[in-house]
Amino acid sequence: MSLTGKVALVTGGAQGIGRAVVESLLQSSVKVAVVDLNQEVGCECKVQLDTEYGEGNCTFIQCDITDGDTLKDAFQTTVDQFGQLDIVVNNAGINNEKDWEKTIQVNLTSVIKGTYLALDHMSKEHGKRGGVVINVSSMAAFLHSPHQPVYTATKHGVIGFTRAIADASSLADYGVRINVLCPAFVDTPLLHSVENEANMGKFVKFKDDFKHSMNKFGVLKPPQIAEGMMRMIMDSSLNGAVMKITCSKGIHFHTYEPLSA
Ligand SMILES: NC(=O)C1=CN([C@@H]2O[C@H](COP(=O)(O)OP(=O)(O)OC[C@H]3O[C@@H](n4cnc5c(N)ncnc54)[C@H](O)[C@@H]3O)[C@@H](O)[C@H]2O)C=CC1
Ligand SMILES: CCCCCC(=O)/C=C/[C@H]1[C@H](O)CC(=O)[C@@H]1CCCCCCC(=O)O
Repeated sequence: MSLTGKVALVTGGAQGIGRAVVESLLQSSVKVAVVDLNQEVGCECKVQLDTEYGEGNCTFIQCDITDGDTLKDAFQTTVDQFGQLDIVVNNAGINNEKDWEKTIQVNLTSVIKGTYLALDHMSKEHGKRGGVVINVSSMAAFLHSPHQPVYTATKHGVIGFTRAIADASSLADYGVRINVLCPAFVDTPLLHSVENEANMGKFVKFKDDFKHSMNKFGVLKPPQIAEGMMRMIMDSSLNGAVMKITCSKGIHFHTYEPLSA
């Protein structure tokens, strides 16, 4: 897939993994809508990106992705501003075992909504030209964690949903590839949330185990995740693929038994 002239929307794009992905897309001459809850960080990010990549190549849209109408408006604003939509990265996520229902809303429900909105704007079923969606899960979906039961459940859910809708896209010829990316630990503000009772609730007592796990497995940097993301976006053979990124094995793919149904 050539990226020249394409338009992307990245949720949670103002910092961390999303920000690194936004920068990689801009480096490939993609126009990018940065969709994020955090107004202050989003505005700072926009100023820095304009300075680095030139004005008119990105926009910041303040949006709580758990509000369905606001998320729908963010997609429409992107299309109104840049004329089309080709790439959607459902990346925004939180780690909150205390408010675990919010964690489900952000990490799973909003990823589903973001995927369906992407299909509304890109599927051949709606007379559009096709495109690609990448949903962000986690290695927590494979190595379940006693510190994060609900976070872990949401990341399993993202993989199951993505693989199923990818098959639907293929069967019904939507022209949209839908893939999922599973990083191990990454050095972002989210990682520090494991220290906070406000995030972890009663599981905060396991924070030393969590740190031990980080020391054992290592911590990746956001540009390493952006590299995997760009591969998934550009490789037109990938649909329903589950990419893992770890310190020990780098970028690689999970393999499954062939479909039995
Ligand atoms: N950092 C890590 O170790 C890993 C992170 N991940 C996943 O990667 C994704 C990105 O995480 P990080 O960059 O680490 O986190 P981060 O906390 O650094 O960045 C997340 C961004 O999402 C935004 N966001 C949060 N809730 C939102 C909402 N309701 N509406 C709109 N924006 C919202 C935040 O404002 C923030 O800018 C998440 O889905 C996370 O679960 C997966 C594996 C490891
Ligand atoms: C606060 C959010 C942190 C999010 C990081 C994340 O998604 C964590 C996943 C870990 C889970 O809590 C239990 C784990 O073991 C996951 C990380 C595993 C990394 C494995 C690397 C294996 C390898 O190098 O082969």
